[in-house]
Amino acid sequence: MNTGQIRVLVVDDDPDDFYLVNEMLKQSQRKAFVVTHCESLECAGQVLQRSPVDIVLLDLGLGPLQGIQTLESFLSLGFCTPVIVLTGVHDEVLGEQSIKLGAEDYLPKNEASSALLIRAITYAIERYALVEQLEKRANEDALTGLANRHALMGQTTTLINNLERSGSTLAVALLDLDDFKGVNDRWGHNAGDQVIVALAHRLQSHLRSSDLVARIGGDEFVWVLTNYSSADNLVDVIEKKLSYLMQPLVLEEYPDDPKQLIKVSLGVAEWKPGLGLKELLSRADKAMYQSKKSRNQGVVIY
Ligand SMILES: Nc1nc2c(ncn2[C@@H]2O[C@H](COP(=O)(O)OP(=O)(O)OP(=O)(O)O)[C@@H](O)[C@H]2O)c(=O)[nH]1
Repeated sequence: MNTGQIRVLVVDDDPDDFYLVNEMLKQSQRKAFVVTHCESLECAGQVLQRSPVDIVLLDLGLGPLQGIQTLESFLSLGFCTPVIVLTGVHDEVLGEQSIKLGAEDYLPKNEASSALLIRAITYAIERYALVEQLEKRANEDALTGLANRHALMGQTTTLINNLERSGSTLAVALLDLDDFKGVNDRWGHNAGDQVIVALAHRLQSHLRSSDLVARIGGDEFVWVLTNYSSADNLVDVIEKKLSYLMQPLVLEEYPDDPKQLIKVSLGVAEWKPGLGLKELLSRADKAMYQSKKSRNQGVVIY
């Protein structure tokens, strides 16, 4: 949140109500509110596209849009902004529905005072930021910042569901570091961490926007490749990446002495209609173990 100014978008088709809200917010001693007004969701979408705000105050009666449908329509615009429903209708059921859908608060207009509104806005913004932070942590691997297993499952399942319609291509590559225990033992745990972070960065660089990379275990990573043209093209892309991944690494402790510390075994499974992520991962795992057994750091396709 911008601590100096709080940017508020009021979406309300009654200009008098907007005037009242604006007057209430002007009474704040501590915060400066910059208030913008829209009379429709269309206008709100355009304003939010141009410049984000810290909070939206949404009336539930906007012309033909009435009740919970108004909130649903606003949320379906997909903007990451906290919303307080500020409405003329005092209805407990509607209030609960609004919170369940994702609104931060539900305030009947006739109960709103300057102090209450300012407090509701301030707390809603803080709460929203906190939940965003927790969500990020729940989906992120702390050491590398990559998606974790939980995030991988969710995002890849969405990709696979879309594939059933688009008929595009997808493959799952499972990578496991070779002799990583030896790296820790010989060079120390800090060096091991640097290896993992470097591998994560290398995996992420030059990635297609629809591809995904995740760390799913200590030394295990998954790369979801999408939209490749053929199986040959898939192997080409992976082999190129593999030689980049295994380039020597400069450890903090040995700035002038790059070391060959990244060796990986890699197994791949291609998506076919009807296959889910669990099955793909299990196939990629089998291929990866074959790659590990052969010890030639090559790509094995299931
Ligand atoms: N430095 C560091 N080490 C980790 C981390 N997570 C797991 N490890 C270590 O990674 C090692 C993985 O050991 P193994 O599963 O035997 O794997 P490996 O030594 O690569 O053996 P192979 O896979 O058979 O080649 C263990 O020693 C773990 O302690 C981490 O975040 N940082």
